[in-house]
Amino acid sequence: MTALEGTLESFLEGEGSVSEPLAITVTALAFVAETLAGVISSGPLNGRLGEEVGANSDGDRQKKLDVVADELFAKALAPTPVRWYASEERPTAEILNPEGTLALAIDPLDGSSNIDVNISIGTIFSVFEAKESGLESFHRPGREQIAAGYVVYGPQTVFILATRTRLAQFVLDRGHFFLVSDSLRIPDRTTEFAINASNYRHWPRPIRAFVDDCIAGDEGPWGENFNMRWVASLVAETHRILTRGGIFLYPADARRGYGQGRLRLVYECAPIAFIVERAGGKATDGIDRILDLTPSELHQRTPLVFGTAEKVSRVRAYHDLPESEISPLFGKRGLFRV
Ligand SMILES: O=P(O)(O)OC[C@H]1O[C@](O)(COP(=O)(O)O)[C@@H](O)[C@@H]1O
Ligand SMILES: [Mg+2]
Ligand SMILES: [Mg+2]
Repeated sequence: MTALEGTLESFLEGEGSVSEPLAITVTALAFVAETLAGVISSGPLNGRLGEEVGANSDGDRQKKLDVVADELFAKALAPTPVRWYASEERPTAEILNPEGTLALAIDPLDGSSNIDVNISIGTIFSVFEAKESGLESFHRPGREQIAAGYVVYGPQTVFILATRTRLAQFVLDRGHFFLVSDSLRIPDRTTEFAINASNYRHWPRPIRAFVDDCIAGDEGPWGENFNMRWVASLVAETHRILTRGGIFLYPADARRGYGQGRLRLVYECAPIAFIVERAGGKATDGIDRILDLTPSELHQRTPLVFGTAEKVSRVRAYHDLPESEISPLFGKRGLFRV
């Protein structure tokens, strides 16, 4: 046990921490997270969790665990103050508790391509005060969230909870989530980037130029060597960046259907941005702040760049460079050279 004492329950009860409706909701989310951690850890002993069982309204293939997780969350949240439930796995927002005061958007199972290969996967959630309709409740900028969080089902099951004033990390042990940190801060100086490099040829020029300069290391304009990671689970990348810094990019690209990248604004990018900003980092679509974007569709996608503030600002700077500076033939990034 670390010097920090207490469980998620005692954190939620702590004076002034979170409102009662939010505390009840987070307790239900944690209950399902614990159940899912058990299901996931027994892997094939629970049947083929990565088996394809259909497609969601957005055209993404659904795995068995995507559907199981969505159903467990919807069931556990039904008696809580959650009025509106919006899930990656459902076409529209649905009413759970008509008397409820909250609206919850969720990616029940993030990193689905990793289910069968025993690599970290997770859950991402976002909470707003409910409005009259599902549409009004979720079609609003992410800066209006009252809480957000994620779970990583990995070597440790980790629960991250961000409220307007706090950011806390809990680890599951013997049926309880124990507080292990309440001062997470993304390190300011880091040299690790994460991007799916197989899409290099499809990226816009500013993104290619940024990655070229990371790879050029101490021979490039920034004069610093970089390391690279790609887990293909947004939760795991977020947790690594929260712990040791770095930058994550899922840009728009030229493949069909990727004109706004791959990740969804409401239940992936906005909650991750809320958490990242709470930890002193930045999250943008490459140019603009994620938390200022207003979705016009529940399953809307957006490019996502987040992590150490200075590196995220650097990506923005590449978008402002003149064409001659980012040209693959002539660009020397003379404006940046140290
Ligand atoms: O396979 P790609 O294109 O690298 O995409 C990986 C990304 O897709 C995701 O798996 C999308 O999330 P879902 O698994 O919830 O659909 C992210 O977790 C991850 O960052
Ligand atoms: Mg996801
Ligand atoms: Mg998912």
